[in-house]
Amino acid sequence: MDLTFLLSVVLFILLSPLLYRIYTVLASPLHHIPGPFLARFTKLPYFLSIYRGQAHQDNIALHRRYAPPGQHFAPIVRLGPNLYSITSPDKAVYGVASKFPKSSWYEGWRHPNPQRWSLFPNRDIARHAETRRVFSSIYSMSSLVGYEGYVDTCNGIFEQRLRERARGGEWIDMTRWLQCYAFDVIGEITYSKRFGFLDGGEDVAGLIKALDANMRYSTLVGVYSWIHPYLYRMLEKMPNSGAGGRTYINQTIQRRLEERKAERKKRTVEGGGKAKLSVEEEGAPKDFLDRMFEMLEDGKKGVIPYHLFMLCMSNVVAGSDTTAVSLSSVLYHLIRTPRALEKLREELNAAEKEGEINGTEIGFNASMKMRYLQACLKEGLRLLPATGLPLWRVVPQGGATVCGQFFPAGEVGINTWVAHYDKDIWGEDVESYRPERWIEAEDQGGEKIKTMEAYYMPFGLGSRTCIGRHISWLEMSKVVPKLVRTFDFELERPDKEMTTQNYWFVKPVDFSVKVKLRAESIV
Ligand code: HEM
Repeated sequence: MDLTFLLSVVLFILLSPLLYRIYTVLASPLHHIPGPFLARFTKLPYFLSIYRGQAHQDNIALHRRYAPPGQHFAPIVRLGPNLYSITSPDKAVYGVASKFPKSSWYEGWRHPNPQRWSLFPNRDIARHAETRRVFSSIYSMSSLVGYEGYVDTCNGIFEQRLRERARGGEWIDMTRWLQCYAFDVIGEITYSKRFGFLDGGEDVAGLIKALDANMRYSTLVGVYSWIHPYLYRMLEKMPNSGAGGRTYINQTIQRRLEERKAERKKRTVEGGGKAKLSVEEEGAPKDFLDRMFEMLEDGKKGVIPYHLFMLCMSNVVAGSDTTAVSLSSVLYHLIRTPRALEKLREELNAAEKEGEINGTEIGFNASMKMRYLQACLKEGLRLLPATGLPLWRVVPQGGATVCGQFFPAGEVGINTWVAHYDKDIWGEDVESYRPERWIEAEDQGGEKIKTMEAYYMPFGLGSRTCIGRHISWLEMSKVVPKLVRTFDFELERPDKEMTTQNYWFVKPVDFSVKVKLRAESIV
């Protein structure tokens, strides 16, 4: 056989995967969707953007770069061969009856053992709905009344620690303190026991470090999720790795759970076999685990022991950093916007005159009635939403129309940062902290507020919306008034925008302040 012919055949065979890739790109009915050239062939640019911790900013920049003339954002951009970032929270994708399951990116968030599933990364629509239905009551607004005392306990300790820092006059990392606060509140609500972070503002036993490592691992490995089961098994015994971090968190949660089981058993013995009544008889409030134990012992609700571990774990992993990030944003923006801070203090002073606030303590019900406070919180979570990647969902079999475009297959997702920075929705002052925008739109009524609410998604959307959102709102509504009434804050770098790093949770990295006691708080 002619050597040239033979070489041509070998070359063709070697190059055929690439040629096939080029063919599929050109023949794709979605080839007109804009995006970086490389993203047509590989997810690598997306992976690198996540790796750099700036995927939220990159995502916004792409929608701006490919915007059609006269528009601020391109409605759809490509982040990978089958990954499409959208700007509109389409009901088909995110509505309560959505048929779009979560994508394989979420695999990185679960243990490779299928028995050890959890709510957040659950990709099975039916199983997720069933589990969520069983437990929604313990996260509901009506359960919050029972959790308020736990928040008060931590608020008192937090205030004390900040008073000490005010006396010392040093610069403190406010995000770290808010993290300590949020972890301890979740510990109190879940097990009636703080983790102890607020004792000295330190990462007791390295739990935050382990969680950070796990966040980074899960966020990145999810992009190439097929590798996760192999990589996880290799890394899980290495203490400083992301998988090792997860193992460590699992063990900490398990230990806490065992302690509580032993306590409950003791109470049952002391109460002559009536554990269910013992907590209430002693007049103590019911924490999250008490409620879970009752459901387990009830036997009728399909609750199994694994559920207790799974939800305790979810509370700590999903409920601490997210609240800390959100609190950081609210406080940072209030400090940078003295007019808003002043207005908030005026509202709080007025509430005190009406007897709604006792010193610096504010009841949750009263706080929910304060329009300006609520607007300050909402605006803080708009400008710095705690999660910073598209909420990826898989186009169901047979394809579907999303944002006016038919997708035969692939994955679509909206990034909360993209939704919150769309000038067409929020106006030219999209980047300003302006709590008034919420009050004005509410008073105006009609389409404006409906559109704002539809695009406001710090807690996600539809059936997969955050189950713990009321708990975090309880914390924020109570601690923000306390902080701004007790302290003044000075930013270390007032002329510099706060920077953030995004490994799914978008964390501020340089929120350094000095706290000072306000004149009326010096006691
Ligand atoms: C300000 C604080 C919080 C923010 C910004 C936040 C944000 C979110 C977001 C965006 C999602 C949906 C993610 C997706 O669709 O992929 C979510 C889900 C979830 N969050 Fe939160 N969260 C917060 C607080 C909490 C708290 C306090 C808890 C628990 C006590 C919690 C537990 C969960 C769980 C278990 C899920 C999964 C729900 C499901 O798939 O059914 N979160 N959160």
